[in-house]
Amino acid sequence: MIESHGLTKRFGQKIAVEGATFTARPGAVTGFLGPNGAGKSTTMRMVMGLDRPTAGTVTVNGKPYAQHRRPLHEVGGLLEAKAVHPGRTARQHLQALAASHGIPRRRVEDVLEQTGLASAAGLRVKGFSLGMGQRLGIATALLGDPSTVILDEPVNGLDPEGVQWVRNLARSLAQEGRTVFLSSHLMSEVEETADHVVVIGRGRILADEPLQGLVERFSRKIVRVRSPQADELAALLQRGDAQVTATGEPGLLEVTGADAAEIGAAAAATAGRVVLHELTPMSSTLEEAFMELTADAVEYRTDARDPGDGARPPGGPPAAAGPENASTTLKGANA
Ligand SMILES: Nc1ncnc2c1ncn2[C@@H]1O[C@H](COP(=O)(O)OP(=O)(O)OP(=O)(O)O)[C@@H](O)[C@H]1O
Repeated sequence: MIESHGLTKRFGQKIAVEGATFTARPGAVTGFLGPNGAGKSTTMRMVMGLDRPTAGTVTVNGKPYAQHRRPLHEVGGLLEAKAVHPGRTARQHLQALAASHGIPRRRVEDVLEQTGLASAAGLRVKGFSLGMGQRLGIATALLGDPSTVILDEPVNGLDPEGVQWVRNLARSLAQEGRTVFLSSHLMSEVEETADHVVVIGRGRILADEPLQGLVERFSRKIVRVRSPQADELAALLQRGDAQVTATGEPGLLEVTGADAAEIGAAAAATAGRVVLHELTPMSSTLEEAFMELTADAVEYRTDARDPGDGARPPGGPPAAAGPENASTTLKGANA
């Protein structure tokens, strides 16, 4: 379990993490999402006792990292590429670490097996591919059989098979009851793995909620409807499950909770009283919604943002989730 309260880190004038409060629970994969430079690595380094918070606290399994007597048993982390002696073999590297931390030697064989490195265990690390290096980093993180596992961008540089392997590993570690805290700058990477998502932008927590909640909120379908009888249509639709938002443009509505066919049928059922001039299904993917959620928090933007109108027709230009989306999710970001 990781519990962070008001966690803050300044590097001189630079605020890397500001007032971050979140929890990563046992038995679940918590995805830690944010654009580059958002503060993910700094947060993870503070969890692992590698950076000292400027303010606030973060505990692992109830205590700050430094207060654990056997920290490798409590928390294992894959952070930036570890300093590994290039002339050592993977097995030697793990054995040295095990010996210095009082970890039984058989754990070395266990984690080599678990990470698919058994057949490469006798090879020198300097000949390792990026993917094998990542696997060794993960083997190192798991060596102490920790109840909390922290993986910083674990799929970076992995091929599709490696990506799938990390996903399965993260899920199985969580199923064993461990806390898995996994960072990424891509929603698509955590979408299939995480149960819970913490979103960070410019050092501030923007969302902290179950993945399912985020999916339901952001994957919603919007239908744009234009009618000279917009008020009557809105009243009609709101009698059902639909939510109707006035766009500010006379006669133009945005509807969620009813698809185009249902809206068309509702209009037809008025026997000509409500006439439709436009009925356009719009879509916004979770990835797009995440981009929008963090857009103002991106440190170095490369493109000018399309002002957007809340969604886009399928296959249309880049989208923006509606501002109403952002306002329900942003927790004081950019305030
Ligand atoms: N040691 C440091 N000294 C000064 N600034 C730092 C230091 N470490 C991080 N930063 C700054 O703090 C901010 C957060 O960096 P951090 O590496 O935590 O972000 P991140 O979300 O992990 O991004 P990335 O995915 O690019 O690694 C960035 O602006 C970074 O430049």
